[in-house]
Order: sequence, then C-alpha cells, then structure tokens
Amino acid sequence: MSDAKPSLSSDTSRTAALIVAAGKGLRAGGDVPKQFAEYRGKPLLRHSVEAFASWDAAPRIVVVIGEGQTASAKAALAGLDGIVLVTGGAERSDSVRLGLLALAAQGGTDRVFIHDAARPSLSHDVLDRLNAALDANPGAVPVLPVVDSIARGADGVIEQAVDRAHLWRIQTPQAFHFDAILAAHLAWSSDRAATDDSQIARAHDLAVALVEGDEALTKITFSEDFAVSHQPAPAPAAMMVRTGIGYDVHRLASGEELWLGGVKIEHDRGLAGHSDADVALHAITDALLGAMALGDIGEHFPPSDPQWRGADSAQFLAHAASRVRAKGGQIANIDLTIICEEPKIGPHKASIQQRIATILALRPDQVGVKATTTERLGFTGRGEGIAAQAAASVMVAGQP
Ligand SMILES: Nc1ccn([C@@H]2O[C@H](COP(=O)(O)OP(=O)(O)OP(=O)(O)O)[C@@H](O)[C@H]2O)c(=O)n1
Ligand SMILES: C[C@](O)(CO)[C@H](O)COP(=O)(O)O
Repeated sequence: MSDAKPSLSSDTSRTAALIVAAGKGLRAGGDVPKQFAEYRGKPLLRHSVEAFASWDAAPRIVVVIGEGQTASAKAALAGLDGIVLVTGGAERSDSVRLGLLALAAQGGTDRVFIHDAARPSLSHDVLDRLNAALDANPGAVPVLPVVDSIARGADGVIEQAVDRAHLWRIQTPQAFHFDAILAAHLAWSSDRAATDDSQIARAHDLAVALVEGDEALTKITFSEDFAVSHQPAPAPAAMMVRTGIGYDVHRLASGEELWLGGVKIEHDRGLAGHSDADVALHAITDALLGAMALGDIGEHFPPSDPQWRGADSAQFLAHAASRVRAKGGQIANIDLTIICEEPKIGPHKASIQQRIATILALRPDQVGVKATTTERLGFTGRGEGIAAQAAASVMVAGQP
C-alpha cells in the first residue's frame, strides 16, 4: 500500500475504483470511524476493496481517508497490495474531488467507479452492469425503485402526495468517464451541498444512465445497521465447507534470499524461482484457489510474465484470499507443512504463523504451521530443495 503514489496496477488498467472512506461516521457512533469498524468479520472498508480487487476489470484502487487515518487504513487493508491512499476533505464531495485529482496526477484513467466504503456488499454483477452502461453513457448509477408511498410534509402533516413512478433510490458505485466527472467536479461550487456524484454530473449536463442496483448494497449509516451486521452472516446450518490442497517445490541455490511463509530467514542458500520462490505462500495460494475451483497460481501469475520477476509472494496469497471472499467464501483455517532438512523451521514458526495470518486477515490460531524432514531421503533430504504443502478450508453459504 502506498500514499498517493502510483500502484503496480496503474500501468496496466484504465479503470479505477475510488472508494471514499474519509467520513467521521457520526450517525453510526462507535469507538472508531465506521469504515474501520468490524463488519461480518473484517473492517467495513476491506469489503469494498476486496470486491474491486477481485473484479475482472482489475481496476487501480484509490482509497480516500481522513487526516491521521493512515495507520488505521493500513491495518484494515493489511495484505492487500497496490492500494493508493489519499487524504480527503470535509464533505463527501470534497473527498471525491481530491481522489479524482490524485488519479489525474497519476496520469488519469478512462473509467472511474466512485464508491462509498459504507456500502460493503458490492457484487461483481452490479459492477458489470455499470461497466456495460458506460459503453453508451458518460455516467451510470445503480438504482432501486421506491416501493413505499411518498409525500411531502411539514409540521407533522402531509402537504402533498408525490408520484413515485419516476423516483429512484440511488446507490454507489457511481461510474463515469473519468475526464467528464473530473471536469464536473472541478466546475461544482464547493459551497453547494451534493449528496452524490450523479448530482454533480447532471449539473454539468452529463447523461447518467439508471442501472439496476442491489438491495444488498445498502449503506451502513446508523449504529443499528452495525448491530445487525454482527449477527453471523448466513445461518450456521446453511454453511458448507470446501477444501483445497496445494503443493510446491523450489530449488535451493547459492546467492538467493530464503523466504518462507512471508518471512526472510537467514541461511547459507535461498530458494530460486521467478518470484521470491516462497514455497509456503505458493502452496497456500494454490490451496485457497483450489478450494474455490479458481485454477492455480500459474494461471493467475504466469511465470512467463516479467512483472512477477522477484515478486513478493504475499501479493499472490492476498489475491487468492480476495478471490475466495469475492465468491462468498470465508476462510476457516489453513494448515501448512514445510518439508526440509535445513534450515530448522521451529524458531520461525511463530513469525510465519503471524505473517500468514496478517496477509489473510485471519487470527493466528486459524493458521497451522508445521515442519518435517524426510529423514535425509529424496531431494529435500539431500538439501537440494524445499517443499511445502497446505490445506485450506473455506466456508460457503448454501451449495458447496
Ligand atoms: N468528508 C467525507 C464524508 C464522507 N465520506 C465517505 O462517504 C461515504 C458516505 O458517507 P456517510 O455514510 O454519510 O459517512 P459519514 O460521513 O462517515 O457518516 P456521518 O454523516 O454519519 O458522519 C462514506 O464511505 C464516508 O466515509 C468521505 O469520504 N469524506
Ligand atoms: C452517495 C450516496 O451513498 C448515494 O446514495 C449517498 O448520497 C450518501 O449520503 P450520505 O449522507 O453522505 O451518507
């Protein structure tokens, strides 16, 4: 994660996600601003970031946070790489404008999806519908019909019924052609109140398409919204377990660093490979991908792709976890076995366990780390390489 500097993905995607998370969450109350409070097992903000990170359009992700919230944001997004943090402003529209300007300073983009961190249940279906609408319109927003009767009222009585036929409840993400919405925001007078970006777009004469929204994409606004969220998401009886296994081997070679389980270990040789060759993280990555039938690590991060040369394997693992969660999976536990004669893994088990837990946003007691030798037999016994195998259990609602 970085503060207002280009991310790894900025060169590869012309789509950006701008997630505003600089509010104070006054109506929700609580000890921390609501975007950092726990919602269904992880920080509220993390839900939206993971939804964008696992979307096929592979957007660059910019998160707008409040003054002094960098540490909280980094903790909430631990293990997710390539996220750019930008400082926001007093009103939501100020935060959006500052985020757009940060994107412009990094070379701009073609499409931007402006989203409230306060709306955690973002599906790829909604993103796909918005993206399709942008082919024909400079803007698109997800909407829901009004199902109750509507009236204007004052002093406790109805003044006039309002025809609801053409009224819509507007959600986020709100998707725009980047140059158009940037121009609209820069033309908007900052002393005018705007509750969303479609108002600012319309004031600049941009056509904004109405796209089918999602009842699940509700905004967490009041403390009671959080209270509901602390109930277990689906009923335990409806949860199924999916299991994945992963296995990897890398060669030990002189002049290489030795990375195991995301921890650098001092040793006379290290593991050789296209990335940092961390067999332990690779085995867990494959176990997670396998649990959800998402292919294997080589399909997601081809060894032929030069951008992964020397890469920190933590990003492979974080990507796999994001994909699992985007498919509705909840990682229950990981069990890792490292197979080598040397170095001795015992002294490093605790730090490996902690590092993997951090990358996966799990508790350490959800990560088992074991080690074994092969009694000096085979390639591991001869010290030619290190192997690792891992199992992952993932809880999913409904059908396995
Ligand atoms: N100055 C602001 C105000 C709001 N937001 C963000 O805009 C989204 C929608 O705002 P809202 O739900 O109203 O959040 P808060 O402003 O935090 O809530 P409150 O009004 O209760 O303080 C949230 O993700 C919030 O963090 C922002 O980035 N900058
Ligand atoms: C942007 C928004 O979520 C669209 O419905 C909404 O307008 C935000 O309002 P808030 O008062 O800032 O919560």
